[in-house]
Amino acid sequence: MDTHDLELARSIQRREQTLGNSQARKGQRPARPPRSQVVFRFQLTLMASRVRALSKGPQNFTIKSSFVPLAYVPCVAPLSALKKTMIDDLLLETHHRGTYLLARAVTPQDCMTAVMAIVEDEKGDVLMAQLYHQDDGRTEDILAKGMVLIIKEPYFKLMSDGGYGLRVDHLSDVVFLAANDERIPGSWQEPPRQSATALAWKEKGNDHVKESSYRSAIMCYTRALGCAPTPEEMHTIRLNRSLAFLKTQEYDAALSDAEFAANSASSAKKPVEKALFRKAQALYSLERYRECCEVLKELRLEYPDNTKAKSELTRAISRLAEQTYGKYPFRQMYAEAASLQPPHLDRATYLGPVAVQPAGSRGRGLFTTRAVKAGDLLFCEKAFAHAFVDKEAGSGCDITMLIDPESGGGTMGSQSDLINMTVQKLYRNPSLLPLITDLHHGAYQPVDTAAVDGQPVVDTFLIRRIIALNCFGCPRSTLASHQHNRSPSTSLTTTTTTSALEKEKEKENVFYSCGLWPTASYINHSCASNARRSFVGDMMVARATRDLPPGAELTWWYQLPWPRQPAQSKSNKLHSHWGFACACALCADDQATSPAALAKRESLAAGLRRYVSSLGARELGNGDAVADKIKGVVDAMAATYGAPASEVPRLAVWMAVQGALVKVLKAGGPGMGPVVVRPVRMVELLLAAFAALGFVIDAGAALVVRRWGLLVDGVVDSWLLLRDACHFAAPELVPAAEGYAKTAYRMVFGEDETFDSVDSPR
Ligand SMILES: C[S@@+](CC[C@H](N)C(=O)[O-])C[C@H]1O[C@@H](n2cnc3c(N)ncnc32)[C@H](O)[C@@H]1O
Repeated sequence: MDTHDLELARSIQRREQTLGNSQARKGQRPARPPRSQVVFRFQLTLMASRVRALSKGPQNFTIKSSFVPLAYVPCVAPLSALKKTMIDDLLLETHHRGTYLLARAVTPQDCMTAVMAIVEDEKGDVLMAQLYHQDDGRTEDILAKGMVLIIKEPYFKLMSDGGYGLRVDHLSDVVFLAANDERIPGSWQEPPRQSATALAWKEKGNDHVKESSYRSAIMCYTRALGCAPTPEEMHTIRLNRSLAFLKTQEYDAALSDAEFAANSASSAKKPVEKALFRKAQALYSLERYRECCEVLKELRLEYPDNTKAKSELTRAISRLAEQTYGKYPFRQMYAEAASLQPPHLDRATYLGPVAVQPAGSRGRGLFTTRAVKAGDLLFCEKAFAHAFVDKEAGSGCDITMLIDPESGGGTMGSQSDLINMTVQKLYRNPSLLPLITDLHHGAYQPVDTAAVDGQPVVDTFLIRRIIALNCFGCPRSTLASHQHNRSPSTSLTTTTTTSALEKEKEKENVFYSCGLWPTASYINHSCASNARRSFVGDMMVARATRDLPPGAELTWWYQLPWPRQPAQSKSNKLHSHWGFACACALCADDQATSPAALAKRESLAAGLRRYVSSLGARELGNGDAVADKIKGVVDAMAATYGAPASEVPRLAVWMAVQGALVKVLKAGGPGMGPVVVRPVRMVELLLAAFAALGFVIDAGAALVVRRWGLLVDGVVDSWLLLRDACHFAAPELVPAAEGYAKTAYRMVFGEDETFDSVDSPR
């Protein structure tokens, strides 16, 4: 812990104490400081945060921390059913159900983990309002000075700095009012517009578009539509509003406006060109590529000179092909992932032979719909949301920390950003809600209202829970992270086999990047997994790691199966975080194995490690003795298992043999020329290592994998080593070994286009 950490920890502790007292004050009506003092203090804080932002160099970062309140549900009552309340009536630590507060911002906004401003009510009383999960990446302010808003069922609470304020966690609990909205009291109204006609509002909307103030533009266009426009005006207003909706990424609404404009074009005597183009853009963004292609084809037919439509059609056809056939240009995707910031690829999701089905006590699971072969593509999914932190750039970025006193934990970094992104995307595109809200959310009880007052209801606490249980940590690309992890002076083989499993751990550090992939979220955990995931940017590639029949449940690792952790242990993350005890063959076998057998296994492995470390030049000169020793340990360790390795993979044996082979190879020199262990013995040991993982391999006149075993990273290198040993020991087996190396590579990295660039261990 450095000084920075200590300061942070102390500040968290102080705030925790403040909040700890909050429940004792529930229901109190606090004495509020005078308005001038509240406003002045806020302005000082605002100035301080602006100075901080200006002085921030590339080498430092800001930790934005915030306490998550106890989960509460969003308001599901229509505004018409709520009664107006005033700041003076608010009670501490209370959700004022059945009421709303009309307020106006009297300061500019400050953006930390929330968008904050001081707001007043009609009596002039003031309070701080904190709006969480708003999109602060917009070009325009969310809560600019003078803006009027309605806060539904206001939650008045003690803030961690000891002050009081209104906290809004659900986007649908706040309604921003357009200027001249009739709900704005007369004293707050702007001077009446000279001509509050549809045309005037439309023009004001157009002005906002020119300034890239799309949210304001949408408000104006919506006002225009309420001013009895002519059919022609209506067409234009909705066409223009569809553009603004595209810019704010509200694609459902953009599509609806563009469709209206397209359908009304002929009666409004207007060309349909722009409407069709915007409709296609909305469909593309909603990943509805087939419909997008249809619209663009229609557009091309009527307007053959529209070159933009031509290029957009080419792009949409490429997405449709990816979506339909699951063929991807992986090399190109690596280049895109390396250069794009964030690495969000313009690629489509392919869902292969998989379907969600009931999985007994595991809830739902993902199952194969037909037989698949080891290495086959199951799906290649684009993230619904992806929060990327550039691990290499490392500094200069802000880190959000959400502390959850309820669970004693919290979320840090990109996972907090992922919550915001997901909430935002769903709020803007309610057609996507079921895709996410159907995901596993443990015991959390969501509201069953999907929309109120024409706005979607997105329960932030539900999304938080869904992300906690379903998000995946990810590198910029699995291949790049693998290459980054290995030392440039050594071959792929020597580094990855040393600690293949440990290296994998580093790749999915949720502190950095993470994402939500809805289909992948249905895959349950098993230590004896039969599928693997890899990443290229925000695309997740899932492949089968063994031959599977139709109707097989797909499983992969939520946590690495090594080192073994007792399935029933409360400290096992599967238990503490996901709420289950793994009942796979490995876990069942662990439980069935006596402590004496486990101790024997460990002492044999430790003995082998000591032996290999102590090898000197003289011993290395007698490769057969070394091979005999390794083989002897394998056999002795095997005797501690009750079930065959094809039923219960023997990870301890695999780790021991791989570790020993790597050390011996290193001792033998960089290549296999001065090989310590004769190739024929090498083949024997590698086959024993494969067998420990549960592989069933025929190695006689031909090399045939009858059954694939547990697919850990090091398997790729073992196949490459086997291939190279076969060069000397059994050249006729080389092509088959190379083929299996390539299949294993495809499982680990998601593709085999780059297989040829792998360093040979020879
Ligand atoms: C990411 S979700 C997986 C899909 C989930 N089964 C569903 O019905 O949506 C994770 C949750 O699935 C369940 N789960 C996953 N693997 C399991 C296993 N091996 N045994 C029991 N439950 C499991 C746990 O409830 C876990 O919190």
